[in-house]
Amino acid sequence: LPSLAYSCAQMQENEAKAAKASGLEMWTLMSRAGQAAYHTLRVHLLQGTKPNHITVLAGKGNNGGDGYVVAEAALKDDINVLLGQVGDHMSLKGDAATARDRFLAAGGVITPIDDAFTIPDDTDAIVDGLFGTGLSREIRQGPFTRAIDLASKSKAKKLAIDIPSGLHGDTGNVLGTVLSADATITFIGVKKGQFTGKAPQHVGILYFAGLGVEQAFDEIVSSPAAELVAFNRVRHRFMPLRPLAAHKAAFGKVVLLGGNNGMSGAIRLAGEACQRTGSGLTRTLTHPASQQAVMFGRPELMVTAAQDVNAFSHWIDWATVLAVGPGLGQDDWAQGVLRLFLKHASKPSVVDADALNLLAKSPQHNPHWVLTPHPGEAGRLLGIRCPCT
Ligand SMILES: NC(=O)C1=CN([C@@H]2O[C@H](COP(=O)(O)OP(=O)(O)OC[C@H]3O[C@@H](n4cnc5c(N)ncnc54)[C@H](O)[C@@H]3O)[C@@H](O)[C@H]2O)[C@@H](O)CC1
Ligand SMILES: [K+]
Repeated sequence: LPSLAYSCAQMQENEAKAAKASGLEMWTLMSRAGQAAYHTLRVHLLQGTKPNHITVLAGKGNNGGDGYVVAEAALKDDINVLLGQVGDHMSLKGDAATARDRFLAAGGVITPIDDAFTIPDDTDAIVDGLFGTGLSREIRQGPFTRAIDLASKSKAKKLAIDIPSGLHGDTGNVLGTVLSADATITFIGVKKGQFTGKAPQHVGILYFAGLGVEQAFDEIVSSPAAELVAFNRVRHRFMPLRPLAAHKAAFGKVVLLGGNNGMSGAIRLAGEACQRTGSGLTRTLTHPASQQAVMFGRPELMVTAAQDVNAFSHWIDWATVLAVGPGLGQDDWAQGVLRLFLKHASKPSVVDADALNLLAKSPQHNPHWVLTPHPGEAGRLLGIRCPCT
């Protein structure tokens, strides 16, 4: 996959410019997109086995047009095709209408997606050409949801053209309903929403086809929406090679605050993670009830346990970096820990879990902090209710 990701608006605004700069007609792009989708279907999704029957679901835009190109290619390979069309196929325009006409000329038949529409049990694969980058609002109950419901119930393998229909290409949010794909083939540039939000659940294996204009596209769009970073490319920033004669004191001192009575797990795991990722020295500051659980079987972790949180002051001063919150709770002890932490708030710190919940009650901003909220904590901090809680 390429390393730059784009928004849907960037795709829509610049595809034609990239085609022009590459000396290609827009129809050529659609034709290549459909051929790439057909290739992905045959080679990757069906692993080279020839299907007897495929179902193509077509919407009203160019995503549907790509679907018609797939359908035409399949017909020419003597594969039976059920082409389900949402709405009147006569309303298709431009290249999508050309793709439809070519499919009809090759002997294809268009079946409207109405209340009587079904997907046969023995279809080998479903190709989703309902919505691509043009999805702009919630999908309402009707033929689109019927098509998506039927596809979801089918055991056939599913290939999404460009984006699984219902997934928003910018956010990865589901707009009403979504067709979960086994694989997605995306064109020209990858879209940010193929990696964020609910995308991992619905995109399946993501394939990319640049259609011969990807380079021009990257040059035209100077500020992509996101950069995809593979861990191997950046691991040296986190775990640089260490001098053979180095000493533990050269690699920083982490102090973790949390682990209230009955909540020793998170602080211990956080401590272990610090050790694994290279901290020279790691000390946890916990409630006395958690001391044994944190230390047991993890002798490299240092622990200071105290009911009176003032005992922690010295170690907070000692730290290079702090993390507060794992297993902290919200009782008097937890509030005392947070107050103490706030007195040292200029140290680089990770603020997590219950520290965020306490902070949400009297919010403050600090440029030295990295906040790591889950969606519920983020909702509390932002003063909005997260539907996930
Ligand atoms: N423009 C290009 O250069 C290329 C475009 N291609 C394909 O074209 C797609 C984009 O095509 P379009 O811009 O036509 O967009 P789509 O085919 O994604 O659909 C747009 C249509 O759906 C409607 N719509 C949006 N949300 C809706 C909702 N919730 N309920 C009902 N209708 C809704 C819009 O009003 C519009 O009529 C890409 O994802 C890609 O698959 C490819 O052919 C490659 C080349
Ligand atoms: K799609």
